[in-house]
Amino acid sequence: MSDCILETEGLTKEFRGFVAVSDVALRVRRGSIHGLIGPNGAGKTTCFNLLTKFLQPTRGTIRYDGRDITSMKPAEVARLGLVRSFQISAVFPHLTVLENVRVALQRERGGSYDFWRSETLLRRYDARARELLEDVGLSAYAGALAGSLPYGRKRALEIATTLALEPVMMLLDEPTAGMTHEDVDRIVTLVRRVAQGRTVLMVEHNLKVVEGLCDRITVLTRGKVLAEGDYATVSRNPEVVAAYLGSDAPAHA
Ligand SMILES: Nc1ncnc2c1ncn2[C@@H]1O[C@H](COP(=O)(O)OP(=O)(O)OP(=O)(O)O)[C@@H](O)[C@H]1O
Repeated sequence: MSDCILETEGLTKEFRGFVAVSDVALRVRRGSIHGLIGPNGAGKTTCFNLLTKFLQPTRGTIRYDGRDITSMKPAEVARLGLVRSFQISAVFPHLTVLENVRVALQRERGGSYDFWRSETLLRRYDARARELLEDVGLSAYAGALAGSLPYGRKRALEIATTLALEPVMMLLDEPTAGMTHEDVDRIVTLVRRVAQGRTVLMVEHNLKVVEGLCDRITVLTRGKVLAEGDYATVSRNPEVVAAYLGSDAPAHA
């Protein structure tokens, strides 16, 4: 088994001649929490969408767990355990928190969406759903309508519905975006917990979060990899400092 669970070679995405991601060679170590950072417009989201197969690359390859997944569909890579959080924007607001996780579990097991017809069947998923809610600190909210949850708790619910898919590797897109300090701390603890026994790749703007969570960081700027290493190394890199200072992103620093 290779040390690397996800690797890209020459990954490139052009939009009508504009190169948003350029020749990126990414190596994500198995079992690590890997951060993808960079100033506004650096290509993080595009890169993320390429890795999760929401975008098809113009050139280059993506290998996951020894397989070439470059031309696979998002659902196929999800079945291989490479799961993007928040891809199930199906946090159904009018269902309870528990019901949301049950639906995700049912989906994972290939069930139909006729969940309202089969209350008995769904009860089987209850135990596992409650475990997942416990994992993300939402047990007390099990009976609440998902739509009524505060924002930070909704993100925790999204992580629970992602965990229902039994990911080997989780891809998180700005898990702390738009959160209060208190919610940020809670999500950091949660990501650390759910990362145990898994690999996590996250795009994150909040550098404090990156510093606290990530074992390894790739810095993108203008679509290219500018630096790679642990936080101490990349944050001292003069080119990285210049890229951040040169951007309109002091809020990210
Ligand atoms: N569908 C698209 N069509 C054309 N240009 C695009 C498209 N998507 C992204 N871009 C361009 O590619 C570049 C990289 O964008 P991307 O959203 O990946 O950056 P980012 O690092 O995620 O930025 P931010 O931190 O602001 O979210 C930007 O210049 C953006 O305008």
